[in-house]
Amino acid sequence: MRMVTRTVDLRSDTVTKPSDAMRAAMANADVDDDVLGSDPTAFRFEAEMAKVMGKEAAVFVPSGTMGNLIAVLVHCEVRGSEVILGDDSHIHVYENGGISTIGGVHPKTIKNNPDGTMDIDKIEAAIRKPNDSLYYPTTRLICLENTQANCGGRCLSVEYTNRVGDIAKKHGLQLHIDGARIFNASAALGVPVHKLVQAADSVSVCMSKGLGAPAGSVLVGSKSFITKARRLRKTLGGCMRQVGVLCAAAYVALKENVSKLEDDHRNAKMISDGLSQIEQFSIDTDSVETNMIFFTILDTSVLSPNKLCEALEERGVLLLPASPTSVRIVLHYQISESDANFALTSIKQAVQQILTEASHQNKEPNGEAKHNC
Ligand SMILES: Cc1ncc(COP(=O)(O)O)c(C=O)c1O
Ligand SMILES: C[C@@H](O)[C@H](N)C(=O)O
Repeated sequence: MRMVTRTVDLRSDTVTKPSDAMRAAMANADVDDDVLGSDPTAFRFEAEMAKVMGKEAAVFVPSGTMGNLIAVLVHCEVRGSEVILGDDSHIHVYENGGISTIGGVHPKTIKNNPDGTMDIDKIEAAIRKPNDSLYYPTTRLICLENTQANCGGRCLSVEYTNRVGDIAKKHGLQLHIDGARIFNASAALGVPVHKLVQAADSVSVCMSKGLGAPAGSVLVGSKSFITKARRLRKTLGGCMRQVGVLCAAAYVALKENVSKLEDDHRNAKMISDGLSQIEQFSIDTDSVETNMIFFTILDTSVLSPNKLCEALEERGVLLLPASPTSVRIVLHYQISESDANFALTSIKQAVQQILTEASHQNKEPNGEAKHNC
């Protein structure tokens, strides 16, 4: 068993620890009961986020999952509603089916393309109207995800988003964006976040991912939307009393970490270029646009995602399998360039270790190749 003297955690951008500045802000936050009235720090942070995102109002929520759930439930408040969303979207795959189990909303999935988009003609063809057959639910919402995590942190362009927004308007639908990593998309595309989400009626923004806050997300939208969202947040148990403690950290994250996202993207590119040199892996380096990398282990290899992740954990590098044949790497601002280089070197060493062990297992004690009779 190796002595681990250094840990590089690439499991997700949700693993960051609060910075000293965040901890100081939390300790000194001006707080009050946000249920009985308004926590002053939450009030200030929500106003700032609404301004940054170009929307009328904002509400702080405990998680991105709750932000998405509230958005869908507000937009689809009529029974028999249907939402069009990606078959590989976080809302559909990783949120326990909450829109259905809690909100009674029916999901209509459209296949996510490798670039994170859904074909616009397929979106339009999937829309079901109130006067359609009695058999059908009624479409009331389209959900996009930017960046699209399971497609590799791919960015949706402002042009694509606006085209989907036009379709929504044409058919009297609302548009929600799961913007867990919208700031990553903004940094990668060089487009201000308010422009990226201009067509959206609501956006859920994670402060706890690449921006590095310890917890929380922000839902932004119109004043009437946020009024309904606040009430649903209470219904779901998401109201928090002196929530300014969390908003203070999120405020520091907003002010200090947006500019660091490009470093994460650069580190991701560097690692993906290095992985492309490893013959047991298959990776599309052009698809690495932000802080996420997915690579496939060739089925001809003796390697497996679990074996590789276990060997790397012994070296202090933490990754997560993404599927039975692929592995995911996520960069964040607490991974330095040196950490990224250490991780890449460790991956190469772990691959070599597994290959060497496999070849020894296939050899007789005298070094002759074993014959599987
Ligand atoms: C794209 C995306 N949306 C939403 C979420 C949910 O955020 P949370 O973990 O805060 O519930 C995540 C990850 O957690 C995510 O990757
Ligand atoms: C798994 C998912 O919920 C989380 N947002 C992540 O990307 O790590």
